[in-house]
Amino acid sequence: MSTKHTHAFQAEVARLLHLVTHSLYSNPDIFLRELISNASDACDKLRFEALADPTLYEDAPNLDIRVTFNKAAKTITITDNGIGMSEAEAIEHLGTIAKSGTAEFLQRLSGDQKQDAQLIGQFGVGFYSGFIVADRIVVESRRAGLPAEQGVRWSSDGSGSFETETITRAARGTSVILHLREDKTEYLSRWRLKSIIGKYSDHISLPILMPKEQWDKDKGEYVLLDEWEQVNAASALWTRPKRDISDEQYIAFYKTIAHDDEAPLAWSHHRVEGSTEYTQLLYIPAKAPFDLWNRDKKAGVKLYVQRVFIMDDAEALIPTYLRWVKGVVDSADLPLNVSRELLQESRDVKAIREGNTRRVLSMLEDLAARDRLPEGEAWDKLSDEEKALAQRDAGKYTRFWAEFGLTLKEGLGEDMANRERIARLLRFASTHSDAPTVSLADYKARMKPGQQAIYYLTAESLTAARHSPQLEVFRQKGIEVLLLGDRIDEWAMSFLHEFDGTPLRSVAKGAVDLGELQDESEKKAAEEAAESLKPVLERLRATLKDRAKDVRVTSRLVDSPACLVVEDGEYSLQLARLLKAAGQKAPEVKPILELNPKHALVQKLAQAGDRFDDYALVLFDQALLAEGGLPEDPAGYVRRVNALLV
Ligand SMILES: Nc1ncnc2c1ncn2[C@@H]1O[C@H](COP(=O)(O)OP(=O)(O)OP(=O)(O)O)[C@@H](O)[C@H]1O
Repeated sequence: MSTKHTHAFQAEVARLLHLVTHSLYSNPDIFLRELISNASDACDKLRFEALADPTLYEDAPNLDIRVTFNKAAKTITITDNGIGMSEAEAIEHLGTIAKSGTAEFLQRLSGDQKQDAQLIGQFGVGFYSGFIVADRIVVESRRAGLPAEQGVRWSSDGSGSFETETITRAARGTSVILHLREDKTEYLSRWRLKSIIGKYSDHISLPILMPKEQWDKDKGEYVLLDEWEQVNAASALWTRPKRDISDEQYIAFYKTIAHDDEAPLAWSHHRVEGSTEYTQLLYIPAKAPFDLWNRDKKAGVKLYVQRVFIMDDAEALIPTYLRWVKGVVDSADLPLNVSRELLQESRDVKAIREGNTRRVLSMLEDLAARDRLPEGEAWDKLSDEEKALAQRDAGKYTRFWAEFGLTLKEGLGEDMANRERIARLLRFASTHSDAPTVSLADYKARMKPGQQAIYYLTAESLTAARHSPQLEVFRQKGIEVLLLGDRIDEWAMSFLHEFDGTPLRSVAKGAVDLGELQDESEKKAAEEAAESLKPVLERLRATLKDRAKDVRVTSRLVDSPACLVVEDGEYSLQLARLLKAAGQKAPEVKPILELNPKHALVQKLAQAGDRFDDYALVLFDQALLAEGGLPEDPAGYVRRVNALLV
């Protein structure tokens, strides 16, 4: 007799199970999708390992998944003849969660059932979803290649612990036996299970079998026969011709591979021909995953070679900035029996990665083009079919941008080859638009006559950007300025020097040169002001020599007395602060103090007498505050302001 061992679940698993069993799930049907998907993965793994060692097939080379149930015992069993698990593997895989970001995910749960149900739907609890319908799960398994005596039985009621014991199991692979909760016995129905499989797992490339059923006159009920019937289409969805696949099927496939309850925004299914040939089915999700910011996670694009799953290595198949893309690529040309490491390096895989990138960008371009519904004549000219398409896709790009826009900005720095295309896809808030809907092309189209640059401003937040004194003269002249308030913006924009032949210029860097937008009299007035303020500037430079690199007059200010800028090509003060806060070595940036010669406070400086230094320091600290920084000596600042107020 073998002995039973009791093991505690990893704390995260215990917490997840608590959530699962307390019916956070809005859609209990998905347990079957998850367990069938695991069974299918297990068969994929066997196929892959068998490439190197065909004896692993033992005497059962035909892989399938069987789903059956027992009304009397109130059980549902999902069996596969895939790779199976050893006892040690069962303990590890069914007792812990390997997913990165689990802890972070758990932290984000709010305790509000509705919200959490949505989140957890995104997280995809895989195997543990069995506990949505079962109050006890027994798993019996034997790893391919191990002797029959080294099987394992794993069981748990989903509370804090699980048990394992060694068993003898002739068949390779895994059976998951669900002991249904009293209120979930509705699933003990062939019709019910079959329809769930049809809905969620039809595209699984392996046959899914269920026992046939027959009416038993004596018993007065249907009984299961010993004969098996295939209940899914069992051809990998992506290998079927497009015209044979309905939208519902595409969406169901997405939901399975993405563990997402929401339909995707768009997908693209193509046979790519050329030097390497492959089939590509890629999806753009509607919602960002909870771990979008984990740049190291596995990507959602899987590589198959002739329908054998090979890898889902993140960066090999899709660049990091597009890490939210889901889908499959199936190549006909790649060698099956080389290592994953070699494959990642192969020219063909690189070509696939580039092809994926181009495809995703063109999907986004399509969505962007259809984001706004055509109006008036343009609308009337459309055929009914085009109208339907326009209505279907209107607003999708705006949704996309809200969810994933920031990651596209990463692409500016990451993907030189596609920088121009990425730039076209960017959307901004601006002084002309509160919503982030302005594209660089929109901006260019409404530039003022004589305007030679696209102006933008990065700041700590959108609000800070919107209220920045640096915008004053632009506002006054009605020149649009793009407003950027995300952490990544300054870094990202440093890669974008021009768009469509027009240079981009930060309004917080360098001297303002409004070029032809400023008339001669303004320029002359500025020069005269600079001349008359010369002695004041000299004194200011001396007083502020430790803080400001230079002091000069500017024409960028209208209402404010002063502002801080840095030189072209330098880190902004904001970026320097960010780096410092992140514990990174931040270069010492000394800003330039710019003065508004027309401002009363600046004019007063000349007669400040003994209080000149106080005025100077207050002016500097205020400019720093307005730009989002903090005075070096806050108490000193307050003292000086108070002294000036009385
Ligand atoms: N039928 C099975 N055969 C072999 N191994 C299995 C089977 N089901 C689960 N496992 C093992 O248990 C692990 C955990 O499964 P689980 O469904 O919780 O997560 P996952 O499959 O890794 O992630 P996800 O389901 O979110 O894709 C799997 O990675 C696999 O190693």
